[in-house]
Amino acid sequence: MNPLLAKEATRALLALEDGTTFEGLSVGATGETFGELVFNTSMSGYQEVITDPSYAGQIVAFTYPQIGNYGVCAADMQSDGAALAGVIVCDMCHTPNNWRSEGTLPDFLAQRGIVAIECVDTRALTLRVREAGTMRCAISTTDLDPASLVARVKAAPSIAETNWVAKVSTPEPYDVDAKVDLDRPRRRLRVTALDCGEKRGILRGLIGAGMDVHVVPWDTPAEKILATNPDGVFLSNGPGDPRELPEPAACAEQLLGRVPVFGICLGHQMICQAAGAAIEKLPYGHHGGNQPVMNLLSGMVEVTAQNHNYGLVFDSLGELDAELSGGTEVVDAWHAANTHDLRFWSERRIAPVISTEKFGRIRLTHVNLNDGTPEGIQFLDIPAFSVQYHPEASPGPHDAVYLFEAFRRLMEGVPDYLAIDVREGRRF
Ligand SMILES: NC(=O)CC[C@H](N)C(=O)O
Repeated sequence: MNPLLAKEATRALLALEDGTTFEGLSVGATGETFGELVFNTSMSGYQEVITDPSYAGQIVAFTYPQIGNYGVCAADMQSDGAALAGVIVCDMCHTPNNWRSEGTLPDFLAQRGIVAIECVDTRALTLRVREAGTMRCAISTTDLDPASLVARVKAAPSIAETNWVAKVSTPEPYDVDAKVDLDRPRRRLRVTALDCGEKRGILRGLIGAGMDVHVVPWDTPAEKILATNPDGVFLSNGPGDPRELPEPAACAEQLLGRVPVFGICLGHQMICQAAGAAIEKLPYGHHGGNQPVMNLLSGMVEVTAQNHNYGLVFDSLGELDAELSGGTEVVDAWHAANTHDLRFWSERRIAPVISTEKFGRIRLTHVNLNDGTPEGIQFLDIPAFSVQYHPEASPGPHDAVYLFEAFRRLMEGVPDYLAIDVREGRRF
């Protein structure tokens, strides 16, 4: 038996869809919870992860072995509460020590009704998910019978069956004013943001780049958004299966070409679908603050924060345009090689382009170097671009924060708006 389980605490059981179970101790609310299991590799920033609305419907296992050691504080919230379904950790710290700490993570979880389990071998758990892929799971403090809990996990609904975006979006529009930098006075731009579960870090990124943001609910029609007369529209991150969200995708389709558009994560997936692209479910997604992304325009690598289970199938937009993609040799290499192999990207510098009927030419601008999946696109004939990862970090490195400045430049009509050196971007 795990010696840690000798501690005086409520027992909990974690059960996976594939029949694996882990015994542990309760470190949040008692009761039980069902959700989609994902693992997050961030070494710090657990509170930002736990309060990120994009995790609604998911149970997050932290791979970093000790969680909770610097406590929780109001300033780190990414939303009002915690929308995720549950938390799994190896070792939960009950006695945090940090000058910013205002409370402990177990109390925070218990107060918000989040069921959580500790003493789990999160390394074994993560290896399981990497082999078997994302799956449903449950944490229970009431049903400690492995066979029974596994059977109930198997009968639980999949994440795609619920509209999680509708649960986390703002019910009413609201405004956030631009942050004015007295050392760098410049025109304030007006952005309308479609809130599919927007993180506060993103709002901070937008207002920090001098934008007044008018936030509207996820199902606001495009015409209503355009009636707010914005300089640009932002499409936010959000939870759930993007293929089950026709409303925001239709909204994106109507906005593209009529106003400058920028999208992050779910917003990016909406823009891709609006352009006619297929979205696929990744084996176990990308969740963490240490994902390498190559900027195909500059050749620089950004270390980024990511949180997604789905991604763009770039080829599904159409045939590569040989002339714009660097010649037939490059296109042949693209078809012959495995673009999921890091070597493909390190051996050549290309940013392939596909011509689409609806919105003209679309260029692939960013790719994840862990698995070669496409993570950023730029429309060459209309003012729009989007990324699958998180320039706002929250938590994570700030390499990609230049993308908020790029959005500003797009709205200002700068032709090479995306051509910002990552190092220069750090100054914003
Ligand atoms: N952070 C996000 O916006 C996530 C988008 C989507 N729910 C996914 O998992 O891919």
